[in-house]
Amino acid sequence: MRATDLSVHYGAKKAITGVTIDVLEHESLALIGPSGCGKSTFLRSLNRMNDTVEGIRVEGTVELDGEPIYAADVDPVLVRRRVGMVFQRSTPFPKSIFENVAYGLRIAGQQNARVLAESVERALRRAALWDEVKDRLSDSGMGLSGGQQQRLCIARALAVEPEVLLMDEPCSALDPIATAKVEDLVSDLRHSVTIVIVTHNMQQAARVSQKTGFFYMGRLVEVGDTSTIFTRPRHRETEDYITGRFG
Ligand SMILES: Nc1ncnc2c1ncn2[C@@H]1O[C@H](COP(=O)(O)OP(=O)(O)OP(=O)(O)O)[C@@H](O)[C@H]1O
Repeated sequence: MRATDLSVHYGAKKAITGVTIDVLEHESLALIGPSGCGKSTFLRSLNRMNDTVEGIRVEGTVELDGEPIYAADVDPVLVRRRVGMVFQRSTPFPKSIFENVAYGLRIAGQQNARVLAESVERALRRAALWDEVKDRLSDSGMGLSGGQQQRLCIARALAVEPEVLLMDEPCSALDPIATAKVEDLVSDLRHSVTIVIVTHNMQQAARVSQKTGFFYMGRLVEVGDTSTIFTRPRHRETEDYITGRFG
């Protein structure tokens, strides 16, 4: 994906300004920065999740495989199928584990029981949850632990085979063991799906990403190889942030 000179306003308030960044296939990009600097706004601009916010204005372009996703003739529902999203709090539906994962496929019109069963198994395997739930697929998704629920939401996002997966602080409500499982998962998944992950946790960014972008006051200050950003940042603000001087 590529964002070029992207700015987002909420009414009169400018949340991000002139963000230009490339997200490369098979790489995880971590977005870090202090609270309110625009990370989530930028993330939600990558799959038009912001469209429903009243008074929002998006300027600049976002391309997916070279196609502008904000073009007038583009259906945002199809964009969201290609660019999936996982949120801070896991949000399983009050349905069975199976139906939670099958949901997006059914919405897309898939009715074939065998195809659904294969797709659900594949998504649960990719989300490293299959072995824990394979014997209780018809139980409610709400009965899983917090970490399992988050992996269920990841499976649900993966079931429609998105090209990109956006993750907005996916571990912030999880304990350290559940967090480690999701981090391992992100590290594995990037080989098959491009990942953009917002995190407050710099160790997490260092563990799961190949590239890191630092946002500050609505601007992308710098983006580069994760190891470089954390050891030799080019900008003073980045250095101050990663060394804990603010944020
Ligand atoms: N729906 C909205 N309406 C109005 N202003 C908003 C809305 N969402 C975010 N903002 C504002 O836009 C700015 C950027 O917010 P955003 O949530 O993108 O930052 P963030 O870096 O993700 O913060 P955090 O790490 O705390 O989640 C903030 O000043 C915020 O108050």
